[in-house]
Amino acid sequence: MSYDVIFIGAGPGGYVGAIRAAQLGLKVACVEGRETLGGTCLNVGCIPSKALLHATHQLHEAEHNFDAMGLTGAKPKVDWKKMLGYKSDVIGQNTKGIEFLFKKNKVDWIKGWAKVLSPGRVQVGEQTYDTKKIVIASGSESSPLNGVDVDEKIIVTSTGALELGKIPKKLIVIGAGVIGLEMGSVYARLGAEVTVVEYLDRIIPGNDAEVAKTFQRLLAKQGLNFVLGAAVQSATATKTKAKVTYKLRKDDSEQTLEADTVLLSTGRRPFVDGLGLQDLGIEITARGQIATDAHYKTSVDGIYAIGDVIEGPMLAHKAEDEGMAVAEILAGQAGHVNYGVIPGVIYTWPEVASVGETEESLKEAGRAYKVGKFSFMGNGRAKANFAGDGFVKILADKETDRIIGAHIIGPYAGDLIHEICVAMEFGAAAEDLARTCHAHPTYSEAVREAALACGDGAIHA
Ligand SMILES: Cc1cc2nc3c(=O)[nH]c(=O)nc-3n(C[C@H](O)[C@H](O)[C@H](O)COP(=O)(O)OP(=O)(O)OC[C@H]3O[C@@H](n4cnc5c(N)ncnc54)[C@H](O)[C@@H]3O)c2cc1C
Ligand SMILES: NC(=O)c1ccc[n+]([C@@H]2O[C@H](COP(=O)([O-])OP(=O)(O)OC[C@H]3O[C@@H](n4cnc5c(N)ncnc54)[C@H](O)[C@@H]3O)[C@@H](O)[C@H]2O)c1
Repeated sequence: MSYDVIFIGAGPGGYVGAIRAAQLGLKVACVEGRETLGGTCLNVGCIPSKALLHATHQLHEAEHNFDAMGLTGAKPKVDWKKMLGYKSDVIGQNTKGIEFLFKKNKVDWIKGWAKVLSPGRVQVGEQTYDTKKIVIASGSESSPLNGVDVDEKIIVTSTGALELGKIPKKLIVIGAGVIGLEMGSVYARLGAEVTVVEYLDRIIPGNDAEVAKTFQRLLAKQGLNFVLGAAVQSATATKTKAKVTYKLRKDDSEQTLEADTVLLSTGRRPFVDGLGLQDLGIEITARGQIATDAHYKTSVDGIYAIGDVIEGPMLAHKAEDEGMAVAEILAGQAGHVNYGVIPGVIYTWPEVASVGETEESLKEAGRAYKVGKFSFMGNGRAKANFAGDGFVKILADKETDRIIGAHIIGPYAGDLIHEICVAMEFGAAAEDLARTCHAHPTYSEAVREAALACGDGAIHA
């Protein structure tokens, strides 16, 4: 069998690239070793974590806000098995959806683990396939941490945390990044005592510092405990319990914590096992990523790479955009990703969303900027919905008023960020956003008010 292009990996990078390449008239196959399509994101990442976040947010609403609205009655009970069943059902619907899309677009799914024999030849099991081009989209895996023995039962990565046998009484989360805070929120809402141990003196590094501070305060109010400036030395498990040892960086003192479950969430690393990249001489960066040029070409002609396995943020939509771009490039078009406008979202409550520059990055670059900020407390819809915590912050160039970054902590921040992304993509000024009529009463009005605050001032502040 011979193809124009074979994608290796059917995550958001590979499956989206395969569909786009087929739409552009290429003969396409996608190799996937898992039993189901969709990669990390659909099987053990974005989708299952959002299902658990959704279910437990509903529980939080019922426990904390229903009574105030006159909705009284027995508190909902958690049927953990059923909640996991709902999560599995959501995964199934999504992965089956990709199977349907492959059939619809005539993408062949080659089941099994691929090895690249040479540019133009891919081996899967006993079978060898010829192809003009190869795109590696093999994704990432949880990074190990020295001294932490993951067994996926008591000491778990995100994969085990999405599938725990029972809700832990005590959970220790190592790393206050995206996975740690999303999964930490899930279990805190389910009643676990959650302690997050973070190496740095702040949470969600890389995000706007003011947002991070507000976020930590709000999570603490929801019951999450934070130990910052703490380097984890080890995590060990007995049959039913785990012990975490860490050193406080300020005085080097050694401390220990005990829990029923420990979540290791200190980052992910590219996954390239079994692909045979070393034999091919494909260049790998110091961080273990496949090195590519601006057109996703590796150091070996005819072999390309996209998604988590190359540099850049490890996000599903970044992988998808690269999938579309590489397909367009292979079809002779000018595929392109604007890395300056890739939003990042944390799906807790409130949500945290960001795009573009931060105040910290602008200060470091010595670029003059304006800040327009608006609190959700001044937004009527947010107040009605118990969602007044948080704010929208828009950063605009001091001279030109062009929007160069935005940071939102608040209700549906992950959806609100996109009008700012579109504005940035079109090179808009804060005034353009401020002069755009926004429906009342919506959360989006807070975005407009922040844009107004970049000029003559917000109305409801
Ligand atoms: C718990 C969790 C939650 C997340 N939530 C979000 C979120 O809300 N939003 C977001 O944007 N991102 C999220 N992410 C990150 C997101 O999942 C990744 O950025 C995204 O999946 C990367 O896509 P990819 O196609 O590069 O790789 P992957 O999704 O990792 O897919 C790679 C696929 O390649 C297959 N593969 C590897 N090697 C071979 C081989 N040799 N042969 C055949 N198949 C192979 C693997 O089995 C895998 O299915 C989350 C991640 C985790 C772990
Ligand atoms: N909503 C989303 O978009 C989403 C959700 C989940 C995962 N993801 C992606 O998955 C990737 C991995 O997520 P993650 O949360 O594992 O990583 P992360 O990089 O987001 O956070 C890791 C955290 O662990 C800390 N850390 C590192 N070593 C430590 C140590 N020894 N002791 C204590 N703390 C330590 C880091 O300082 C950092 O705060 C991210 O790149 C993210 O983009 C995205």
